[in-house]
Amino acid sequence: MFSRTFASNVGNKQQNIRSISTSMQTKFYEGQSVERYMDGAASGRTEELSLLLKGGVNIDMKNEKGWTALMFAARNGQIPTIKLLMENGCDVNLMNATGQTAVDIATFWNHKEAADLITKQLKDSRVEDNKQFVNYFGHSTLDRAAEKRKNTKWLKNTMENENTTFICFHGNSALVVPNTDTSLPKSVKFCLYHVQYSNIAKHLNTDPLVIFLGHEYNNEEKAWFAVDISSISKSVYTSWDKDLELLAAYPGGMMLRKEDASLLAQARALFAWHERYQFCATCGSPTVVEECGYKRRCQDKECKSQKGVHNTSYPRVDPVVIMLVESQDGKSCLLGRQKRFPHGMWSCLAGFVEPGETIEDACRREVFEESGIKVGYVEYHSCQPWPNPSQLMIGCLGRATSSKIQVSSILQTIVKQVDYEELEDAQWFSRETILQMLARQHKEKLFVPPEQAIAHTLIKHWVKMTNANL
Ligand SMILES: NC(=O)c1ccc[n+]([C@@H]2O[C@H](COP(=O)([O-])OP(=O)(O)OC[C@H]3O[C@@H](n4cnc5c(N)ncnc54)[C@H](O)[C@@H]3O)[C@@H](O)[C@H]2O)c1
Ligand SMILES: [Mg+2]
Ligand SMILES: [Mg+2]
Ligand SMILES: [Mg+2]
Ligand SMILES: [Zn+2]
Repeated sequence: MFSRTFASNVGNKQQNIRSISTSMQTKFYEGQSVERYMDGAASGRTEELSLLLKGGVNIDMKNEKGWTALMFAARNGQIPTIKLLMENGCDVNLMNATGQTAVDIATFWNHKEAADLITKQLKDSRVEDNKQFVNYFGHSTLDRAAEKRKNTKWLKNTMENENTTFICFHGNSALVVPNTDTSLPKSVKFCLYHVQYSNIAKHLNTDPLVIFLGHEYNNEEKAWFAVDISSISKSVYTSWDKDLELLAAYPGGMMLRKEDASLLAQARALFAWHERYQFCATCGSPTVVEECGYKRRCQDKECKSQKGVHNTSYPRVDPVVIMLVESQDGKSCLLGRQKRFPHGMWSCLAGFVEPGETIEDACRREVFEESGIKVGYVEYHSCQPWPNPSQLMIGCLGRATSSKIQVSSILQTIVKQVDYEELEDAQWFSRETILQMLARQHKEKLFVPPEQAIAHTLIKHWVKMTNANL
């Protein structure tokens, strides 16, 4: 039903096949030339390969065993050749006749650097190929390197390393400096303050909460940590830099560069978890931090949580569905207003996923609870870590099968008792009205959430999907 959506979201896989048009280039298909191309890759003759690629060779051509040039380069750990092929857009996902990818081959032959390099591209290309939308707070550039979290020696050395960067948190807020880089979008008002541990250690508690965020891909030397500085007063941190200030993770986190925002989302969720889960959920004993911020272990050795793996010991992520619901005729979409929203703002309906519930059913239930509208087909669009404190917003598109809105239909009786309403209103909006709201040109000053919110992404996607001129 939503084939239009898929076409602009996940269905547009680029084929990346280069055609060879001239007769000279056509000759290249002859057996000898295939061999020369493959051999060039295996031997790392980058200049020759570069010329062949400029001549229009099919970069992903396979030999009779299904091997590509990238696979040959991976087989021999030819780093410059691998880089060249990837820069020229080779397909890193291909498999040979026995089902191995270039990463499998590099790993098998112990070429770790080559395997890491291709893996990184693989991740990027999945995003690129699928044209998958990455929302604000989701632009992490770090390898979380979970295996390092238990390696106390590596952690200690790395924390002290001068290439390592710390970001600082004080309760719910991050330490920031005003942005002075005018090349960044206007919405970027602040930058996370970056500091080395040695510069702040003397001001910290004896054992501050430190969280390992990860290191840069293929570079263990460039590691990132977050540290709790709540024991430090304003007069101390402003002595490091007079422009330093505390920025509340939400909504302040919307005023950062996208890379900073993803670091903030990761660190904020973890700090909030540590603050709220100081005691064991199973027996009530105090807990201690392990795995550089990624685990809390109960101090009672007899506690059930010590036996086996228990999710009470690990950080929380709360799944929330958020959906753009399209009317039966496809001409309007359903938005709602919560009381706490700024005047004039309308957004997608959203709600926490409940235990034992599918994403699709959660969308249908929440929309029905909040608006009385029934939803049939649901599909996934994109997601967003939401640091308020640790939701994962699962963005979906849904098609309504009814049209009569009844706000908080199911909750209405309860609502009266507890004086709480999920939504103060829900309405259908035409595409034209949505366009005016997106452009902030609506005559009654109605508008939708800012582009940092996944609600904005979904609304804009619906407008594009319905061929409006955006
Ligand atoms: N990024 C965005 O564009 C965007 C848009 C809308 C909502 N959100 C976020 O989504 C979240 C959920 O949306 P909602 O408030 O409409 O949900 P909802 O409709 O499920 O209603 C919230 C109520 O659900 C209950 N609840 C169930 N599980 C909960 C849990 N794990 N934590 C807290 N409360 C829980 C509480 O009673 C709460 O008051 C909100 O926290 C909001 O910040 C983000
Ligand atoms: Mg709800
Ligand atoms: Mg809701
Ligand atoms: Mg709910
Ligand atoms: Zn316990």
